[in-house]
Amino acid sequence: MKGENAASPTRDEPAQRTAPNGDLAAAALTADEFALFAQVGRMRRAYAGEVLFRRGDLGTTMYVVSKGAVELDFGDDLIAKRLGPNEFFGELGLLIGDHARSADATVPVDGMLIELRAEEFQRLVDREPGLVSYFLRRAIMRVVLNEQGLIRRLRRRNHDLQSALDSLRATAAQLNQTEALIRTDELTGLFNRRGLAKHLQDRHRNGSTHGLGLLLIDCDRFKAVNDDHGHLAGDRVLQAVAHILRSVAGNGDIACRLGGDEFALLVKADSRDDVMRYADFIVSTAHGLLQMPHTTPLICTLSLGACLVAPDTQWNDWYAHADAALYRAKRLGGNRVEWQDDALAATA
Ligand SMILES: Nc1nc2c(ncn2[C@@H]2O[C@H](COP(=O)(O)OP(=O)(O)OP(=O)(O)O)[C@@H](O)[C@H]2O)c(=O)[nH]1
Repeated sequence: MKGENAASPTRDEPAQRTAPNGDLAAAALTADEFALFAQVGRMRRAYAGEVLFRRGDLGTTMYVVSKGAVELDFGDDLIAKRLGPNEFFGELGLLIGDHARSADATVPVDGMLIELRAEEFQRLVDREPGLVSYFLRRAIMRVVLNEQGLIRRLRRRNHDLQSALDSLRATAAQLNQTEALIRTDELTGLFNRRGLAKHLQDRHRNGSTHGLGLLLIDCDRFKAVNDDHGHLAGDRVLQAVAHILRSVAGNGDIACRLGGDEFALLVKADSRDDVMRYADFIVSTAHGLLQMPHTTPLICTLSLGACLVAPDTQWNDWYAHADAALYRAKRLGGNRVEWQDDALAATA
């Protein structure tokens, strides 16, 4: 019949053009394709545990599952596929020739496979060019879709990696910030003992303990500031002392609050005069502030102990020297600078 003829397939236009699930990129052959592939290809048994090929193997054979199943493992974190009856794989080996396989193909259960090599495929092309052209379009579409999926996955992974990197950077920045906070005295912003210890550790590691002077600075009768004007006024006095030390500390010098009303300043110095210049500046600046008329004290008088540092000794030795001088300054009534020479015994 005319109508039937119009609808009926020609040799070049197979009736069942779409794959069984309607997906152009499906891995399954249409019934017509399967029948033809079965005629031209070689049907053979597949045994559970059999390895058809490994990833990277060069191969030119295409396979169609007739019965049973085949598992494709693409490695890494790519999703493995299990192919069932009518589904085909390995077609790139056939079409490109000596194509490196992109998956391990193994047989999980006994079954039947159709194998198709280049010469058999050529016979297929000669017999059914229309059907083969449709099959090729689907095979190409499948490759393209797989590529697109892979690109999408790589983009996603790239994006995930970027986010992980960003959060790592943020964490590192937070860590640096936290480390800086741990080494800083909250009230004055100077280094605290931990900061000083780290600084000394670095100096010893770098061998840069030569040419240093140490000043210990202690507020005089500071308790009275707290008692007479309140704790906040006391805090402001401590901040003022810190401000003076920060302003006099040069590059590589370190100002530190040791605790309570006691401060330390480690400076570059080759002589007593070098150290005393710092000491005089601190004392005279404090005096200047004391002259300013104010209802609450801006500062109090300061006692200082100063010394040069022996490079091959440790912080405890440096501190003991400067502290001996500070002790003398206090004993003499405060508001002064005392110097400590190398020999500690002379001050005892
Ligand atoms: N406002 C304030 N006071 C503090 C802080 N830390 C310690 N103090 C006080 O500092 C005072 C130090 O007192 P002392 O060690 O007796 O020193 P002083 O009164 O200066 O006595 P001399 O050093 O002998 O002149 C104590 O009363 C502490 O409570 C702080 O962060 N803020």
